[in-house]
Amino acid sequence: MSQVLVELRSGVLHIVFNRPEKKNALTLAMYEAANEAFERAATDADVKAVLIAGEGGSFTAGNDLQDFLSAPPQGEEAPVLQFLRHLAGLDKPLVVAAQGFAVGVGTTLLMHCDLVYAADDAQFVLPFVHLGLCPEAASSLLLPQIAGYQRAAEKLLLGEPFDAAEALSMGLVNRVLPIENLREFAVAQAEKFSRLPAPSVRATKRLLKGLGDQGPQAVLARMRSEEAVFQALLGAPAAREAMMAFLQKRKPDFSSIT
Ligand SMILES: C/C=C/C(=O)SCCNC(=O)CCNC(=O)[C@H](O)C(C)(C)COP(=O)(O)OP(=O)(O)OC[C@H]1O[C@@H](n2cnc3c(N)ncnc32)[C@H](O)[C@@H]1OP(=O)(O)O
Repeated sequence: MSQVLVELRSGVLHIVFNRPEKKNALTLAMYEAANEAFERAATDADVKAVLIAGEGGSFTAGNDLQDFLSAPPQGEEAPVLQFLRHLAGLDKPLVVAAQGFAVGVGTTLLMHCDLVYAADDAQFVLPFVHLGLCPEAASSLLLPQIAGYQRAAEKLLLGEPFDAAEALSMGLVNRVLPIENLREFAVAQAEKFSRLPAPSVRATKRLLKGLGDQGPQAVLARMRSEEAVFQALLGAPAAREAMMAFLQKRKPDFSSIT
């Protein structure tokens, strides 16, 4: 079974992470599959909106940490970076249904989406500092815009989990639903776009986001600045220790890192 399920239904392209035994942690192959789906979404007139969801109890545990160690993203063509550019550049509505854990890019991707629905059990985490890393997906720009500087700083500097109610109060999600209603509600919201005039929907989103050819320039510029720092930190001792510790199921030891 594919680890990213892609299906066009009633004008909505469903992109569903399907690796529940690993909490839907995203591998290179999964980003590549999602990127193909985004290319279809951008060019296929039958796609009126995109729904992003996860199978099982979690939305996604973020980037696969084994992949970060063995195949760190390098250059603009890296699948994860292409994935982030698709999120920033698509001029059709992006709708999300997030339950359980939404870690790292599982939370930062929400900042690019238009309608974000969360289950009442959702837990959001921006653990970059704990991983020896820094923010990505232009979250260092977008989270202060969404939530205000102090709240963004608390979430990005301390990296502690926050729940659906807090995400709602921060403006990161549109609505919190009981888990059993989440997917059905999000799909119904996404399908509304099939009944609206597509040029008007796209024009409205382009205006809301300030979209150019590839995406909003300030967002793309921030992604590039973050990527340079992120890639340097990913090769440094703190990140390697944090990720090895996670995979070896032990606490990290940063005592020798100055
Ligand atoms: C550009 C993008 C950047 C980013 O996204 S940075 C963020 C990267 N992600 C993380 O740091 C999250 C790491 N995962 C966790 O912290 C925990 O997991 C959770 C809090 C999400 C869930 O905890 P629990 O419910 O105790 O589950 P479990 O036993 O830790 O995970 C179940 C299986 O899934 C694997 N797994 C979970 N997340 C990842 C990951 N991100 N990369 C690789 N594997 C992951 C585990 O190792 C384990 O596997 P096994 O059953 O074989 O022991």
